[in-house]
Amino acid sequence: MIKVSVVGAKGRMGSHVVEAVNNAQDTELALALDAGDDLTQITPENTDVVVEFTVPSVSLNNVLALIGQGVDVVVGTTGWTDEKLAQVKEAIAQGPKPSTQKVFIAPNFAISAVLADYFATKAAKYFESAEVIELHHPTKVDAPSGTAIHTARGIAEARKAAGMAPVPDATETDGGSRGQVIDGIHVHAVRLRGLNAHEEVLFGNAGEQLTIRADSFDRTSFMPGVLLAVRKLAGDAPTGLTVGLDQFLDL
Ligand SMILES: NC(=O)C1=CN([C@@H]2O[C@H](COP(=O)(O)OP(=O)(O)OC[C@H]3O[C@@H](n4cnc5c(N)ncnc54)[C@H](O)[C@@H]3O)[C@@H](O)[C@H]2O)C=CC1
Ligand SMILES: O=C(O)C1=N[C@H](C(=O)O)C[C@H](O)C1
Repeated sequence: MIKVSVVGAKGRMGSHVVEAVNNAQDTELALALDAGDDLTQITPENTDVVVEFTVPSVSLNNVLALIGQGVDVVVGTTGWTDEKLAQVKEAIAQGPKPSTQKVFIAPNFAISAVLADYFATKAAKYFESAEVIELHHPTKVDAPSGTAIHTARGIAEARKAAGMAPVPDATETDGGSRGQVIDGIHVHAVRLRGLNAHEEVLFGNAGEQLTIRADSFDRTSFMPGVLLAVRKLAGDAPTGLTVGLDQFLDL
């Protein structure tokens, strides 16, 4: 049995993870902690893998603390910048088990979103224009979504590798309507009661459009991906920091 502790266990995602861990045949719940609880309760003796779903403002500190305690971590919380990822790598190098430590961070655990992201990177070099629209529940604290940032960066990288010019855009005045620009790609965020987690990637050429859309209607959609990551970390996942569920899929 893989012993799993959950940090952020009372949250929307954390509570689903607790249920998924309790229901899977090969995992058992060790500790379920939330804000105010002492993370030092989590040790390599009681926990094989920690799953962390909290808030962007605290996740880095939690992950650094857990690395210091010598436990492997699956992170679903958003807000990861290159600087924060560098801090995680440094903490692994300076931590108690630099050669065996595993940390996995995924902006999205839903197969539909991971595939949409992947297909977008493949389509990117064939289209002059590209924009990303993400749509979420109005209780989400961050915008744009971690997934949309990841998608935009992937498209930008593919365009750069293909030597493409910037996306065409004659906008001269913008009061914010054109969204946030991430590596040259415009990203728009919608917050609407009734929605859960959705993303559309729009690609355009003269006379044609490709739309790639992923919809997570329910948080159960994230659980197979979370359990896959837990099993990979308890098994043959590479040591060090790995980012993105695509790394564990045969894409
Ligand atoms: N990677 C993925 O597939 C997904 C990622 N997310 C991300 O996961 C994060 C959490 O989302 P939700 O569960 O909807 O948020 P939420 O607000 O429902 O839950 C966050 C939980 O973290 C707890 N928390 C806050 N500070 C803490 C601390 N210092 N230590 C321990 N627990 C603490 C809160 O009390 C709360 O229970 C967000 O960043 C969200 O964007 C959400 C859905 C899917
Ligand atoms: O807060 C959410 O709900 C979600 N957050 C993640 C993100 O910001 O990309 C993943 C998914 O979109 C749901």
